[in-house]
Amino acid sequence: MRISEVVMYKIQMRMKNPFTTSFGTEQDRLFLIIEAKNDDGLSGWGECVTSELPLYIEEFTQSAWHMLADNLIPLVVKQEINHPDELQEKFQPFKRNNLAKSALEGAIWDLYAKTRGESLANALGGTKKKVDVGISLGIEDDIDDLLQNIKEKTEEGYKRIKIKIKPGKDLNVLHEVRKNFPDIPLMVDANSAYTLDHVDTLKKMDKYDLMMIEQPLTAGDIIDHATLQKQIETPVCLDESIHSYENARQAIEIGSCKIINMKVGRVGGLTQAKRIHDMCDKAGIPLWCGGMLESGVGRAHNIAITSLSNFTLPGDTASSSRYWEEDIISPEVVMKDGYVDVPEGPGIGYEVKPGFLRRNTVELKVFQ
Ligand SMILES: O=C(O)CCC(=O)c1ccccc1C(=O)O
Ligand SMILES: [Mg+2]
Repeated sequence: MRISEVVMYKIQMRMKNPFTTSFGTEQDRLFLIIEAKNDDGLSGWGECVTSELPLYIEEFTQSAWHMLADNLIPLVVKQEINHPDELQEKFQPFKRNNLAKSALEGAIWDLYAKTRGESLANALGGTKKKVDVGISLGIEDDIDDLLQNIKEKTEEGYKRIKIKIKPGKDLNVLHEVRKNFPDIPLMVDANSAYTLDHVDTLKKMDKYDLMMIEQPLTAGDIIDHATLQKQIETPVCLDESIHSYENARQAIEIGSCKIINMKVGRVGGLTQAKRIHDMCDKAGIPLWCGGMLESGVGRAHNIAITSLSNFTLPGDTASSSRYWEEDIISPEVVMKDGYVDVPEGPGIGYEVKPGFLRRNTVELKVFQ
């Protein structure tokens, strides 16, 4: 297929509620949507899951805008691309910038699947017809608000609850949560808020029967996580330490984690996500798909990759309505009885709504 044109949209969308982690609070999302068109007038869509500030990862929306506009998009416009895997080689000279790479790669994967008339999930080798869904709940000032959130989301059918923790909002919170919900599948995410000096606190979490503790220590670290995993029973899951196949391989080799949170953006796209998936499958490391407060476009990509067999734990692909009054896609993503159906239509299987896209675009650039 020949890429005739790429359009980059800078989108502003306000979430229904603020979302607080150990690194900050976010309610207004400012992110990029990429549209890649072919000569037949088909469009593929990708989402760049950056935030306005580099608090979770070093990339941010404006850095990704530059990276895409100046370096990545020019490599594909007017080019013949037979398979999205070819982008690995084109992008390889540029270090990291994985969220930016993933956005453009995702648009081309969607376009590729559409040219073949098959679903993105199918094109990726996915086999599941529906995927297990959990929910990630932010830190609340008032514990009663968190308990109320857990009650609602459990009743809605989410298959596991993830709560955000940080020093001072951890054992006390877990105590209350387990007192009220002794049996729910529960996990915590620290977003790198701890060090090995906190090992006593982290050890005390063993008694709360957690599915895992996600990224307790420094972003990028695998050494200290290996030290920690030897001292605690709760499985460690890595998020901010896994940016590549090599990161994942090395983390597994030295015992830094027992589970990996796969984020398509963080590892540089669907091709890399699939490679890491296959390696983890062989190594006996289960995966789940993490969220980045995506709009429907990114969420659709997450659902597609989660259809691969080694995504055995519930992911963060919650309903559109958990985040947005109105989503950018039609139909919206709907979790029912703990599952989201994997769409069977061509590509991502959801339509981007032109009017909504236009109304929420604050800046746009066309590449021909
Ligand atoms: O999209 C979601 O619901 C997951 C939210 C979440 O946990 C998260 C959101 C933004 C940045 C990092 C993380 C994380 O998984 O650490
Ligand atoms: Mg995380």
